[in-house]
Amino acid sequence: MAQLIDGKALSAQVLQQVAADVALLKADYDILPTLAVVLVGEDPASQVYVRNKMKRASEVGIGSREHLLDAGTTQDELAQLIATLNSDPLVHGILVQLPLPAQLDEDSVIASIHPDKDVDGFHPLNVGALAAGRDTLVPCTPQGCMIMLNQVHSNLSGKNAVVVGRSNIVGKPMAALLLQANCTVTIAHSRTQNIESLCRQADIVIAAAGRMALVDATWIKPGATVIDVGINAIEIDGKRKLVGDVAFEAVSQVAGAISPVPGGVGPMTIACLLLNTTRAVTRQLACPLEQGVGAMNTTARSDRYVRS
Ligand SMILES: Nc1nc2c(c(=O)[nH]1)N[C@@H](CN(C=O)c1ccc(C(=O)N[C@@H](CCC(=O)O)C(=O)O)cc1)CN2
Repeated sequence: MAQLIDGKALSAQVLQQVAADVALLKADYDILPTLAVVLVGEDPASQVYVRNKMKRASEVGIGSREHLLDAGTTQDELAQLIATLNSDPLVHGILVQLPLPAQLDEDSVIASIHPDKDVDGFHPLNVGALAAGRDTLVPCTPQGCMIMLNQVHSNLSGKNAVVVGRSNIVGKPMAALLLQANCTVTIAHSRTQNIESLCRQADIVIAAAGRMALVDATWIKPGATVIDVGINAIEIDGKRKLVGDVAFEAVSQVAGAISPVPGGVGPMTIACLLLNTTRAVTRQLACPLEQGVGAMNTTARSDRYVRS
């Protein structure tokens, strides 16, 4: 039976570190790190994620501002709000919850956020910096996955990693982070041939395809580490249930370590968002925290949460 990588417990450790960084920023610089969260429309899942982000922010002492916009909001209206938040010195992080309603162009919305306030790490400048191996704001889900991997592996160097999925939010930045940690990285996707045999050779499989229970036990090398990024909502007996991209029961008989859904990558994503918010403060004010997030590169930051 595989070791369970408990994202809930691990995210609590990360949040503790964030709370300490927030306290330090207050004591040394009299700064209240503040996150602006923008939600357009009434997608129920997005409402849950935004609510959870605000709740966790308040628990660690991060200030938050919620901007709930009508589903019919225009590109110009959203651009105006983002311009206001960009120039507000009391706002350090800006997050626009995705997906956006169809009339809005996601790429230009993301590009309009100031790169130093881009706590999602989606701005093209931050994407480029990550690809070049520079210190930058890193997308929250892959960052959380790296922290989880560092719990299991004291050294990722030379590991064979397969990322299933090539989204801008998870697959591509995940591959960049694994490469930064000296893994040998393959990105597999819907057009990849022999995907099962590719995965069977992997020491690490990151399942981020958005297809329920896609990865089953026959895909996994005995002892491999499996991180499940999938969030697929299904209904069983009239009740909503979340399942991942991995057939959890079967794969946990073969894998060495596995993350569950729920309680795996999801809570880590939110914890890393708040980690990025304190990091955004240090970028904007050039006040590196002693031993804090500001002084560390992306790999080093996820290395802080090592095996206990
Ligand atoms: N601007 C962004 N939009 C989206 C992102 C993102 O990182 N930035 N990621 C996803 C959704 N997401 C964060 O926004 C997210 C998804 C799931 C969870 C989570 O904690 N899930 C829980 C279960 C919650 C439930 O019951 O529904 C878990 O897995 O345990 C957090 C964040 C798309 N949009």
